[in-house]
Amino acid sequence: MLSSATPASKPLVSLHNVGVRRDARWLVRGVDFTISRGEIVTLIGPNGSGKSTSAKAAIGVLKPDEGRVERASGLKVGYVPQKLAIDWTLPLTVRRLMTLTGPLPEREMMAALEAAGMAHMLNAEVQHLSGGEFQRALMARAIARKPDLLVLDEPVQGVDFSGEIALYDLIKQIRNSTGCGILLISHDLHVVMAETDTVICLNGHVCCRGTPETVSQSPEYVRLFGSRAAKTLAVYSHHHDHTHLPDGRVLHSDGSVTDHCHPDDGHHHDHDHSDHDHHHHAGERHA
Ligand SMILES: Nc1ncnc2c1ncn2[C@@H]1O[C@H](COP(=O)(O)OP(=O)(O)OP(=O)(O)O)[C@@H](O)[C@H]1O
Repeated sequence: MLSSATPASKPLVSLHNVGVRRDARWLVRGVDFTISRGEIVTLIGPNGSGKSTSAKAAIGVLKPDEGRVERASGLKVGYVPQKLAIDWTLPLTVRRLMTLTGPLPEREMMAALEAAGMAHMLNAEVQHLSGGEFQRALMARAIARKPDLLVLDEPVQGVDFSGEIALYDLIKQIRNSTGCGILLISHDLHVVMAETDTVICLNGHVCCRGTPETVSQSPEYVRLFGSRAAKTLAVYSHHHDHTHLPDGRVLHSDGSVTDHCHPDDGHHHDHDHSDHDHHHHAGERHA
């Protein structure tokens, strides 16, 4: 944990105009965002839009080729990746999963499993866990070391709708009880955790950003999914003024086509998302 001398207002992580380039291609460019203590930031965007790349740059797993990343000194990060390199042919218990990459006092391990609702599955085989249980085990593993920043790459992947709500409840609980910052990567373009403070929509760059609308304002959503869901999930409605073509070029709303798209080129805007239509063209999923 960071010392209490760390000013609460200072971001845990800030990205300034970050670009990552591989094989002569910019995977992401012009990425700017900050995460502060107690804040939940959600990255959304189509497949391949650079969500994981931006998250990895934020936590220092990946070095940016341009721009800069500032991290609070002594920052402890808990990272739950999208994929885990586990040899599934070998038996592995939840207990062993918790200590795979380093020792952990029994008491802290049990406290983390309890917080994640997984204490009763200590001796279960990881291979036999359901999607939701597996995510909880990974989350327990991440929170056991008391991170200042928790990064969750698609935490509800492969989890059914009620499991998704339960996991978001758990994430909220973790944030409320520890005050850590949370960076979430969402698998859904339009529905985000209601507690999200800032949604960042990526498409190789930051397309737009804002707060999610509170679903309590949307009776249709409440009717559709029930009030329990509405408390946990929010619709992030937004508008893009350009489309990324399959060949990488960019079609703008005025009909012009350019090779590149960069936040400085005058085709992007920040707005409050309150009254815009959805205009997604790639990798779109609807709630
Ligand atoms: N090490 C690498 N070398 C070359 N290309 C890479 C590398 N890592 C990622 N990419 C490419 O960068 C792009 C962005 O990948 P990234 O995983 O950040 O996207 P994402 O938004 O998280 O996608 P998804 O929703 O599919 O998980 C993709 O086109 C991917 O193929």
